[in-house]
Amino acid sequence: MKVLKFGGTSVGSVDSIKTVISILEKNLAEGERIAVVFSAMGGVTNRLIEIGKMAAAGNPEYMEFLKVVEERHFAVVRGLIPVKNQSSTFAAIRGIFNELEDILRGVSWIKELSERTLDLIMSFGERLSTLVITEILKSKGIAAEFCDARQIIHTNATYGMGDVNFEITNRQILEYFAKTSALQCVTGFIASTAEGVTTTLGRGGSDYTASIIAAALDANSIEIWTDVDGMMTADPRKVANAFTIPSISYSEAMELSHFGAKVIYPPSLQPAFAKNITLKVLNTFNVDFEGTYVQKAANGKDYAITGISSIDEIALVNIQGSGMIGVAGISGRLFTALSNNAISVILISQASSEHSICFSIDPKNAQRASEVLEKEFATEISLGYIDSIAIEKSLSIIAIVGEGMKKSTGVSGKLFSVLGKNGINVVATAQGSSELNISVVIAKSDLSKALNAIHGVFFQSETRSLNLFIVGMGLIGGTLLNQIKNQTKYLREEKLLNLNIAGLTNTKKMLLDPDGIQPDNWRDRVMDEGVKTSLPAFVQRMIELNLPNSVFVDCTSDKDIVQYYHMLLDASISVVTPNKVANSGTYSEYVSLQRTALQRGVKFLYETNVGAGLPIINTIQGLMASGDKFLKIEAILSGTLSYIFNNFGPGIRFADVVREAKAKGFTEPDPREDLSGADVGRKILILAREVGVPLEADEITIKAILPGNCLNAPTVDAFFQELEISDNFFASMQAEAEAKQEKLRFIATLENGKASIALKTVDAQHPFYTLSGSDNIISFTTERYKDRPLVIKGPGAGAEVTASGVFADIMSISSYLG
Ligand SMILES: NC(=O)C1=CN([C@@H]2O[C@H](COP(=O)(O)OP(=O)(O)OC[C@H]3O[C@@H](n4cnc5c(N)ncnc54)[C@H](O)[C@@H]3O)[C@@H](O)[C@H]2O)C=CC1
Ligand SMILES: N[C@@H](CC=O)C(=O)O
Ligand code: NA
Repeated sequence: MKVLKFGGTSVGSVDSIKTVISILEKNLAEGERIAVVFSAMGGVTNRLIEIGKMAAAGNPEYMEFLKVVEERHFAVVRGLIPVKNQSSTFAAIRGIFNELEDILRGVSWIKELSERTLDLIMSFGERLSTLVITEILKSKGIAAEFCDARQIIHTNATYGMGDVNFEITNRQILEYFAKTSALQCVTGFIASTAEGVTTTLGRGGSDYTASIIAAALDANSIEIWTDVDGMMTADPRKVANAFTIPSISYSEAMELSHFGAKVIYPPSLQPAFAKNITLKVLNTFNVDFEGTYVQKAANGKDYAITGISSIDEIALVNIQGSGMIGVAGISGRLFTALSNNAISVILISQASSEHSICFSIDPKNAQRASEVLEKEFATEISLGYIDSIAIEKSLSIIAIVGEGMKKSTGVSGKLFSVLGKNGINVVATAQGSSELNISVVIAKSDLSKALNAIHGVFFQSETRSLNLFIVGMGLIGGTLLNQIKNQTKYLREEKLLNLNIAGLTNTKKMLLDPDGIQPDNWRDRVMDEGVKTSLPAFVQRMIELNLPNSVFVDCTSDKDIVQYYHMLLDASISVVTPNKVANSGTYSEYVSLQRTALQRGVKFLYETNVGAGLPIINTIQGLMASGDKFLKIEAILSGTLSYIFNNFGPGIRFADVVREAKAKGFTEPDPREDLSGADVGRKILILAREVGVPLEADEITIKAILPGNCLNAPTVDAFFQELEISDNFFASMQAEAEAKQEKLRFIATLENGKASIALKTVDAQHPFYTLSGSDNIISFTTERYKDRPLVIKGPGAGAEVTASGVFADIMSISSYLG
């Protein structure tokens, strides 16, 4: 025996009922005996309640609403029953509506709508839908019979949520089904008292009907046909990556539903669970999808948890005081007082210090809870044993649920770590000793971010997202976007990572889109849909969006942007940048950025500040962490100058080589930054700080190579003109070096706590002699690399190598976030 139940949307339209009929036909063809339970057509129950209230309020318009309900049923008959058989069904429907109209007329006369009458009015929904579908089945030659559940399911007289008398009900069901072999079409949700007064079964009512019948008849299985693909790992409206849970245990389903998962309401399935009847949740609108199996023990699991659920809005009550320590009976009195006032408690947490107890409740009960407790503990409060009762609102609960937690360690570690890395504060937490559920209370404003971050970390075979907010779409930003575009497929398939470009801006336009700006048409989208750039607004909006795993990527050389780094890191947003301005500002600013990132558990990464993509900063940080001491750094840190001195020579104009360097993407947006030594100055300053020397910019000695006329030119174009004028100056420098068979090298040195930069000539014996292109070379002499220094060499400027260094920093954040 199998019991099928179809929910409101499944019987809500001609098309969906057609599918229902074909599902039933398929089951009948398979030969197993079935019974079927129907809900009212979608929306009808609520409409009937409304109509009842209108009638009670003396509003005659209820009749028009009633006509609409009637017409919906007529339309199904017209759509699905052959014309020659329609009239008897129309007459039966009309008969039922006559009865309902009489009742409503009574309600409008006496202007009163009792719970009892409301149950009677609501019962018409299931009676009508079931009648209509029974007639459709009969018209197709199927031996179907209408079964009014009021004949078989008996409850007490608690209207709105009758308490089932299982002894009588089970007996009646057995007797009823023994008498007939026809397909029974049973009205869901409704029942009656022993005296025949109509009652209803409360929340999940039609599931309950199916469960009661299946349990009484010892059915093998129940199929709950609804309008979603089964139970999901999280609410798909909040977590886009949520997916259907193939198999879930009764207890897990129960826990998830307690925390708001609404697909099924497990308490109503208790009778079936008690008899170990397997339940399947299936989708009428996606018939071939396998849905979710709910059974005593879930089948093998791929993940440590089964699902995530949440309650959007709760209030947290905290009662604390020194007088609670070691005093027995406080919690007994507390929870008795709440229970006597019908205030249901969702989560409880007490620290072992016994100094405080906190629990969460529905916010609509908050005021009452406070009054009840102040009364209960009036004496203790007046004596100062208990402080007054504190209530915090605008909070949410998230519960991670799964039997798998019992066997695997580190589940709570993972949960709290992902919340921490996303800067989400945990206000309270509780874990049942059944190890089935860990619940955390967080700010409501963090709910969506937390759900997505937790889902990403626990269901890792699903693609995770990193949300990138990129400022600067110039040479480096543009190249980075291009690299992201080319790697999208690889990262999705091989790394299960989605780099979602959630924000993009240049000096003109900005665009934020949490759903992502596709890297193949980013420039057009920003220019077409973007609004005028305002960096404060960009940062503000980004913080407001509060997306999980957010990363701010500064691809500008802007000096003012740095002021936002603190704000961002403080909001637990990691920062990646090739922009050297922040790290080469004041030493205290440098330290304070490092500290904020550390405190917030987020990353501030800037490998490309020195030597572009060459692994310089990471190497230093590794050596420092492992306790090495730096004795000396000697380096060529300018790709631009390297390129110039490697390509400048007799017959070549200096200005042309600089132009070439710019065109090849080696120079700073303003090449004077390179030629003046300022760029190298910043780099050696950053290296000094990284190796623990607290230098300020003005402590670095830079021997300028640019004549003043070039340096002071008002624009970059004017600067190039001045360079042409000064051509001889550079040519003679070069000639002098050539004459000695030496090469010009702009070398930065850090030794004994002092940094200097100067243009030197080096002979063929010097390790820096053989450089080509835009090569940088960095030689570290440390206690461990004393006799032969550690040398890193390679192209230290250029769009591709810089963008890929920025990309690598982004990837390292993705691994850190897990
Ligand atoms: N070229 C190279 O080899 C390397 C460059 N870098 C650094 O990369 C950074 C970027 O350099 P490029 O891409 O060459 O510069 P660029 O001038 O080509 O691009 C800068 C971009 O930032 C935008 N921008 C500037 N200020 C902005 C603001 N306040 N708000 C919004 N957008 C703003 C501009 O509109 C432009 O799209 C610089 O800090 C540079 O020092 C670092 C290592 C190597
Ligand atoms: N302009 C710089 C680029 C890297 O920071 C250089 O030339 O090295
Ligand atoms: Na680097």
